[in-house]
Amino acid sequence: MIDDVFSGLTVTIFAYGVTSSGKTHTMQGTKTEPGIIPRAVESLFRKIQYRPNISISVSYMEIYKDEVYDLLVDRENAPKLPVRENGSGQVFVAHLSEQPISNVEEFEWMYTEATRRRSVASTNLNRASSRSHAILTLLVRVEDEVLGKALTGKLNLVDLAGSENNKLTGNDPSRMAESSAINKSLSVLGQVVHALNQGASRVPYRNSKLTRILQDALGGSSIGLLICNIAPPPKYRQDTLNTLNFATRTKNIENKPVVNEKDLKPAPKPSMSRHASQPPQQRPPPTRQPSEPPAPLPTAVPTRSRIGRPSLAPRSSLARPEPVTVNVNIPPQQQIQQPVLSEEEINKRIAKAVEAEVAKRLAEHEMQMKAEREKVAAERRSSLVEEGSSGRFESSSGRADTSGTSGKLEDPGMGHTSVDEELRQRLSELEQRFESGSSEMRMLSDLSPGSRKRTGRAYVALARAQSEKNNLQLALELYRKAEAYVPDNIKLKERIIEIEWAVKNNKAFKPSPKKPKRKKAKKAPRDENSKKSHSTSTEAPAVVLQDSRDENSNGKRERAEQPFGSSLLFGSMASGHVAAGEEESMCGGSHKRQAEGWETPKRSKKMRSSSIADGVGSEDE
Ligand SMILES: Nc1ncnc2c1ncn2[C@@H]1O[C@H](COP(=O)(O)OP(=O)(O)OP(=O)(O)O)[C@@H](O)[C@H]1O
Repeated sequence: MIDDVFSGLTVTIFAYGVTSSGKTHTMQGTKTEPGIIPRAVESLFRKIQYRPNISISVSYMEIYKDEVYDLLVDRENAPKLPVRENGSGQVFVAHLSEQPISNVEEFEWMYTEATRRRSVASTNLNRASSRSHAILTLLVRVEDEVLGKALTGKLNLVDLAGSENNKLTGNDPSRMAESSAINKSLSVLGQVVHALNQGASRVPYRNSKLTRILQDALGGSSIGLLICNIAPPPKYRQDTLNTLNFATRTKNIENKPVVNEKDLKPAPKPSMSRHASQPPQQRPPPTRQPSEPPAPLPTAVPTRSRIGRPSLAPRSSLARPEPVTVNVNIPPQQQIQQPVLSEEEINKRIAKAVEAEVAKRLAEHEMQMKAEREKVAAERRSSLVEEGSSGRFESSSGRADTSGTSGKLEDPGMGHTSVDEELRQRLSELEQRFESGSSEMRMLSDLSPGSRKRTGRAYVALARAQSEKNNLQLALELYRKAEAYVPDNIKLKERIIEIEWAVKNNKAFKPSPKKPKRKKAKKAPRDENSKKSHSTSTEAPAVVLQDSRDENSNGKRERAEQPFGSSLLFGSMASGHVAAGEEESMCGGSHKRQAEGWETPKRSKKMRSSSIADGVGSEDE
């Protein structure tokens, strides 16, 4: 326990028992049989030899008739001292003097003087019965210049006054008053122990000065050792039983030791977490001196608690106290040393993490797309070979191509070499587009929702144009690109599946017919011809597309007649808006979008070119 004091902990050892059971003898002892106090002091000074960074000082008080007196000052000048509590809930005796001591002799002289001041009187049971509770405190201050820390350990050595049976003590009225105060304070001590064992919400520490001052040792932040003294004579049988019961109850009290540590340097304040995980460096070696056997203690009931030790099992008095490396009840901000980040730094870190995650997912997506594309291309090649061999498109090489870059069905008579070259070129183009698409996807996360929709719509328009030319592979790639921008569009997903199926099975794909754009009433009133063309639009989409655009004067005809798709296809994504505009010019009525499930009624009223789900499907109307 002496070692614990050097670690900055508070240790309280107190002797409890009936009067004349040997408490003072245990704590103080005699010249020939020194008690715990002189032994502890001797041990402390032995350990601090050649260590100038450690200093020891002493305070000594008594609680007499529930009043606190300083035993280091003359009794005539000794006022009653108030018991107070500081901001962190620590109880202390105000104005209690503290004397530095530099060796054992100095202590002995001072202690002998102070003990003379202690209230002692003769009773029938004890010629020199203590009429007060005496608390000697040895303060050990350890300064570590390297760590910039100062640890203040305390060793409280308490010699309690003994409980008394006034019938046996034969106390006169004066002694009776003392006895009453002693018994009352010991009774409160019993109540405190009982409350702690019951887990009571209120522990009556304040009911006596004794329990108030010993609060730290009773379920507090100190390490406690209770020595229960029992007297052998039969007349003390009941007292012995009471003392043993008290010992049993006290054993269950759990304390939470706290290191008393202060920074020597005002700022910056280093973390205490380091100390929490390792013993202080100044700690003396935990060796017990063979020449100093422990005092023969009557009954030792340790009340020492540790983190992770729910109960206090009795230990041998010879057993060395466990090293204390825990640091509890330290404010959280001191326990964890975390660099303080500014808002900006936090945002940067989050953005970086998100970026990394998006890049990872895009890379995965890219790989998946590439694999799919290669698979489709391989299947396409093999199906072409099969078709060639089955004579579907008879040629000199027996193979045909339906996916020319021009979107034009190749002549079945095209040569084998040129078909291969065409395929390779197509694949290479797709590859390049895919690669550039990957970088686009990396930027995808930076786009606003509106931009994503517009870009997706542009891709859909381009894909549509390619699918109309039966350039399905390319259309498929474009639809897939569109999907990256509007991943939640169900209709688009269906379209991709349809085209994939068509490509895989080498079937022609017929996109659902478009409806011509409905004319705005204000701009150009609808004439009979336009009504007619509108009504026939679903039956002859290709023609109606032209016708419909013809109806839209104001220069839209030129745009409508432009070869749609190819020129925009390889442009930058900025052209997506233009493409979307082209696509919008092809849009039909919103009722059709609704009927096909491409657009919600509400949105169709507001945005003619808006999508079914996210502004993409308008190409399909
Ligand atoms: N272990 C012991 N060996 C020898 N003498 C002892 C021992 N224990 C107690 N005594 C003697 O018994 C007497 C009473 O002891 P002590 O004063 O220590 O009891 P106490 O519990 O402090 O009593 P009180 O509560 O009245 O102060 C003393 O004269 C003391 O020397």
